[in-house]
Amino acid sequence: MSVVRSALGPELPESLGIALSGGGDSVALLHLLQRCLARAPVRLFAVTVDHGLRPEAAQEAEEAGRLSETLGIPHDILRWRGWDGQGNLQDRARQARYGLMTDWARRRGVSALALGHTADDQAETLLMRLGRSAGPAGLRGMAGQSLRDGLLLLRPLLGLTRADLRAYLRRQGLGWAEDPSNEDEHYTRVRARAVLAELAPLGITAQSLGDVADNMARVDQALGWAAFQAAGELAQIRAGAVAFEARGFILLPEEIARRLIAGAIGWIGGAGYPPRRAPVAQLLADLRQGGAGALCGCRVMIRRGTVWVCREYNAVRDHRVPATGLWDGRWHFLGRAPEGAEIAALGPEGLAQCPDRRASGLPGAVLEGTPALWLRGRLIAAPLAGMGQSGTLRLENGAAGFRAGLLSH
Ligand SMILES: Nc1ncnc2c1ncn2[C@@H]1O[C@H](COP(=O)(O)OP(=O)(O)OP(=O)(O)O)[C@@H](O)[C@H]1O
Repeated sequence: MSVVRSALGPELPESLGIALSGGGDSVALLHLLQRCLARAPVRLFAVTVDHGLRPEAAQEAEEAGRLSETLGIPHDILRWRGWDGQGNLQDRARQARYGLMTDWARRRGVSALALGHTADDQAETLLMRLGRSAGPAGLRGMAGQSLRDGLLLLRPLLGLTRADLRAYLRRQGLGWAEDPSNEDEHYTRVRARAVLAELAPLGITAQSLGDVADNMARVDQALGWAAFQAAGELAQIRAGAVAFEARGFILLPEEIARRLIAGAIGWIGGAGYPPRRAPVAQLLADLRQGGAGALCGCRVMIRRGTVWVCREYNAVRDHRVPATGLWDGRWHFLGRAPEGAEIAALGPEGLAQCPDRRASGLPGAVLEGTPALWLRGRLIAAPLAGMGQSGTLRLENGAAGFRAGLLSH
């Protein structure tokens, strides 16, 4: 029990949600949390998502509810009926589950949600990621604590194996539901489980892979910190683009340079997750030979002693919003705009109408992907290119946002 309590950290939330699938791991989680928080000022709430994918699912959700209520923990069932046969079922069900549970947490006033992932889940995750040639960020595995859409996710069982939990449940005389998909060899996770059992003679176990994940988490955090420091020394935010001083940038260790480029692309493109490792490494290799490239709607290039990562004009060419709107998810126009004016990319056509643009010191390729004010197809202001007096452009989440995104959590 002390493993579970210490995994929750020193500060407990006032209200804690428990994601209860009805399977052995989360039933043990419910029971363990109820016992170790019995005297703590924490209100517990449990939730089960019925995906409607198996005939027994509704009944299992009801049973999970009964168990929860015998322990005095209020329980809700959320139903998902969104499966339309498109895409990967496991993935779609998982996304839907997190979405439903996040909305539920908001309604219930729950700020943290405990999940029943175990040391075995962590080990299987690592094995699967080895198959995808992961680096330290992938091999750090699932975090004990992470934020997702404003909800704190806690995984207090990562230090315990499935076998530990089954033994605990038997000692307590508790029953649980077995999900038949846990035996279905179609799923990579199920195959990873079988392979893990075979690796034991080499000393590769849930425990050793869990230690690897912890080591990698520390490495990843240190690399994130180094990238954060390097950005402080070499990066400037200019017209919403990231400009790195090229001489210093070229001398950086490759992994730090890769993180800076990936971080800049993630920040400018607003995807919410970083681009994949291999294409960024390729881009970097091209850059080192004086080349340029584009990835995830961003351009990367060297111009007169500066490495630029900026919005690619083609990615925003057709994007337009009213002058009062948010352009490209991050730009506001501040000032007077005539009725019917719109924000759209400056583009080559607009740039040709900005005679003073050289004073900005910004390359044309950077300016083309920046916002400007248009009225019925006519350029009326391009503040970043020194054209027009009617207002300024404000970037949401400026330099601090870019640098903070480089730190690994
Ligand atoms: N239907 C569900 N209702 C509520 N919680 C669930 C449900 N399914 C899974 N969970 C929660 O998620 C934990 C992990 O479950 P599982 O390993 O099946 O997830 P997964 O499909 O691998 O996805 P992920 O690991 O990304 O959450 C469970 O222990 C439980 O806390």
